Amino acid sequence: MSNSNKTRRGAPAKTRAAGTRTGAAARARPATSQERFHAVAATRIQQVQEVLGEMLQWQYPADAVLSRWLRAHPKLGARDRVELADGVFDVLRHLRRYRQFAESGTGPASRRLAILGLSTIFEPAKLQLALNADEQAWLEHVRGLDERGLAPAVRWSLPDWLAERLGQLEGSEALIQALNQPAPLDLRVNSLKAERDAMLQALAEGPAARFAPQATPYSPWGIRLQGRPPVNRWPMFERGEIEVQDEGSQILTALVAPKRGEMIIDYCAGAGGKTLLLGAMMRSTGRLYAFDVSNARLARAKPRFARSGLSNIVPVVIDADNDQRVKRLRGKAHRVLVDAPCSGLGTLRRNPDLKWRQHPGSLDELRALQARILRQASECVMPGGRLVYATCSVLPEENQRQVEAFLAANPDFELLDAGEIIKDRCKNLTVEGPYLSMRPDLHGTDGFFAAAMQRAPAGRGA
Ligand SMILES: C[S@@+](CC[C@H](N)C(=O)[O-])C[C@H]1O[C@@H](n2cnc3c(N)ncnc32)[C@H](O)[C@@H]1O
Repeated sequence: MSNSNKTRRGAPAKTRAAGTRTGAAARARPATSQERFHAVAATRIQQVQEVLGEMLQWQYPADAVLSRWLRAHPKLGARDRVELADGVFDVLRHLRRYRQFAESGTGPASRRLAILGLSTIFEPAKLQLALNADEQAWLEHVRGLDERGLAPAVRWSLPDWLAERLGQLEGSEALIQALNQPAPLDLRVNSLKAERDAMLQALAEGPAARFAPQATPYSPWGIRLQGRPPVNRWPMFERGEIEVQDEGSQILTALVAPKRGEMIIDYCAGAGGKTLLLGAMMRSTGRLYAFDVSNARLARAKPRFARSGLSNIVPVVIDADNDQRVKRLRGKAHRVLVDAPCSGLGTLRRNPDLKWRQHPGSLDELRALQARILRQASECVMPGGRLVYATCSVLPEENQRQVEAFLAANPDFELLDAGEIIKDRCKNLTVEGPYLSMRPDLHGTDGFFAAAMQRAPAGRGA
């Protein structure tokens, strides 16, 4: 139940009056907990319905819609925000299935979607207080349905094209189920400023203890938290000692394995998540170029760079084609990371809207862009240097197929064994085959792919 009086005060009059007492009687004695919960649940249903109304237009990413909505409602308490976010994201995760369930019943289907989303958060008896008799009967009916009778794409809540592609992957059922779960939050300890064990202890002994901090199983820098901790308000975050980064992302960055004093290019640096780890692995020595075509994304990276204490990062906004600074670095970089723009389907736990916002056409465009960026970035790698291609997708056409096509067209590059490169750093991780492939069902991380390639040393070009 919400603990925000402000929200309750802000609840629509209809909601407040829907309890058992009104007017002078209500002022005479404090509301019972039942009445309070009724008001909170009724308000929350309306809020989820309202936010979904914007999200389901698919014009903007769901997290952007939610942030904007929350900024416009500054009086909501922390717990209200969490309930609202959990409710709308649950609907996005299970949208196709919920839409099928919402076909029955009376009144607006969007209200029934909101009820289904919140039914995973509120206790049934409490949620029921805010439902009319028809809705109660409908929810009871839905709860009794045998989901095994649903078509796989409906049961998995995926669009047909994606159900077909994911369904072809090994262990697809487990993968899809894992992608449909909410994710924990992974932190990376900035080894330039702190040590993981000490940070774990500090978290476990402070207010963060309620988020059950644990060391991540594979990454030596990772800490996993449960729930939705407000990490960006914590002092250790403000001091640059921790950053938010999924363990899978940490591990793929480790594949670059930069050394002190080298010249490294993070070719698609975006908001700098991987740049920060690369810089820390270089102990702030050498030169680390953070390239991106998006000024806005690099601008978001800059405060993170400042907090981190790294002094070796050079952020550069590049042109998508024929960039002069890129040309000047041809054949000069020891290592280049291409964290390519991708469908993001490996991050469905956090971004469930992506399965509804992507489509086969957008995937074709992304594949062409990935191939182009990989070719351009590869030109910066020095003879004997390393190129790492990575995505947060689980689809082979964005991953293995891209690498195979690149290697076929560029015989001066050869594939390295990812497992060999990271076995010392990620001791518990077994990587089978030359590629790194992280999955939520197998590793508890988001879905990531990475391939490490080496350019032939000088004089041995193909
Ligand atoms: C997957 S995101 C990068 C995420 C980032 N590496 C991180 O860890 O936070 C891909 C990035 O590629 C950038 N991008 C798109 N086209 C590009 C191009 N032609 N050259 C370089 N970067 C590009 C996008 O702006 C986006 O920031």
